[in-house]
Amino acid sequence: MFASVPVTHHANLFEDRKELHQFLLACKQTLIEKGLQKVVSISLPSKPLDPLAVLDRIAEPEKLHFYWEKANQGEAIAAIDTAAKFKLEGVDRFSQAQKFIDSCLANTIATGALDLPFSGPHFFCTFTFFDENINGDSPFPAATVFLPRWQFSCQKDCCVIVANTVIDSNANIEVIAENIWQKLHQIRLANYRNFHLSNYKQKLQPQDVTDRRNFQSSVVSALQSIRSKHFSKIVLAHAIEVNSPRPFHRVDSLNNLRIIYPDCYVFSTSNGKGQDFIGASPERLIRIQERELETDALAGSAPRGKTAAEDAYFAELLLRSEKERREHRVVIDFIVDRLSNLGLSHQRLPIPGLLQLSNIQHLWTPIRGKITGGVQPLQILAELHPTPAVAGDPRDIALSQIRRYEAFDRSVYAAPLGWIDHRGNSEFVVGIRSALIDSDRARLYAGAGIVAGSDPDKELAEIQLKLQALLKALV
Ligand SMILES: C=C(O[C@@H]1C=C(C(=O)O)C=C[C@H]1O)C(=O)O
Repeated sequence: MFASVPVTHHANLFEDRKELHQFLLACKQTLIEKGLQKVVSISLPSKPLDPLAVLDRIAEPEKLHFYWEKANQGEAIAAIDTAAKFKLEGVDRFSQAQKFIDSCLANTIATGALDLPFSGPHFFCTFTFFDENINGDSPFPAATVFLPRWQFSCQKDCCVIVANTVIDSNANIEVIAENIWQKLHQIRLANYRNFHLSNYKQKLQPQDVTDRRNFQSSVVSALQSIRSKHFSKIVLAHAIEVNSPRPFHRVDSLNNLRIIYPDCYVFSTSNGKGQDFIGASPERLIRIQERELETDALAGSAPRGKTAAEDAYFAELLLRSEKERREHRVVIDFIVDRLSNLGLSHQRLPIPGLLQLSNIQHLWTPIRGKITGGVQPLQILAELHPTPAVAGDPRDIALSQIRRYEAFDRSVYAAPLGWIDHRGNSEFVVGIRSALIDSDRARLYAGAGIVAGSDPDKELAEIQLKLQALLKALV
């Protein structure tokens, strides 16, 4: 499936300065002979480290980073600075991004401990919701893919450092080897921080980006279109903004998110211009591990109860609700249909289960399949995004109506973000329960699925609940 990456074995490259230097020199020599440019990717096991602490110490605002953590699986990755990057505006972005990854891998020499979790070259990807930024006001391009200069990961107790560097016949190996060495030294001194849950002393005062009555009247208007069979489902979003007396602290906010939502994917991605998109998403778009594909239908929501009895009551109502089940069903049918388009077979349980988060619960149907016929991760993403969990049905009509109803740009909200490795393993989530942070300003987004039977007040209440998820973690 993937262009095979040449692999060599060197155990001590991060332990022995001389060996690192010799290895890079040998790489350069082969390149001079062949007149090429190559990425050299070195993976080695590390002492226990906290990737969030490393992000805190070494990420710089004007450089790209990507952070990813699933606390209940003991998994975290921090990707910092770029060895190679690709940005694209406009349509065709998924296939162009996949081409970039394939050609980069075809020019990569991978070495070191390549059999550990998260070892070897990984590409980190951030897409916007729409493939075209019509108003030109999105802080992120339609597609950003990068191979980081540094990658720090842990899966349970197994921690790995990956250093990626570009070498060509003009490369100054002395300087490259010295830089890698210095950075490793810096990280060894700063791989841990005593984090604690922090909260905002002053209560943040959110402002609606657009009047919330607009949201309710959009729901009423959408319900009319649903009645006249123009479409059957649309997901409408609302955004709020908060100003803080001091710049928001990205890493402390992420630490809060990983503590409060251990069963969500906590993420942060930067645009390299000082703006970050952070969140704690419950919605997995794809996971591919050794050609096994998992995707989730997640739609239909209810609050959590304050007592066990109230919680069970809300769960029961959600599971039995014909309207919520219909809203959920649209997502399943869409995903199944799209997987079939790619020739991928699938399995799923006949009735939805529940995904219970700390403040909200959702109807949830995991769908599994097998990757066959050379289908690549971004091909699957191109088929699936956006699902009716964040757009609607039929998709094209829902998308044009979202543009009409929502007076703000979704940018990266509700769009795919995740990673792809050199073996074709991959994981992407949908960027919901999220906020765009720009120094002391944060814009938070949340949406709700509208189908026949939706009540504008209840949909607004659901959105407020979803917005709270992030608001309470921001510091
Ligand atoms: C669109 C969002 O969430 C989506 C909408 C849901 C719903 O309407 O029930 C549930 C989960 C998500 O698929 C969001 O959180 O912003």
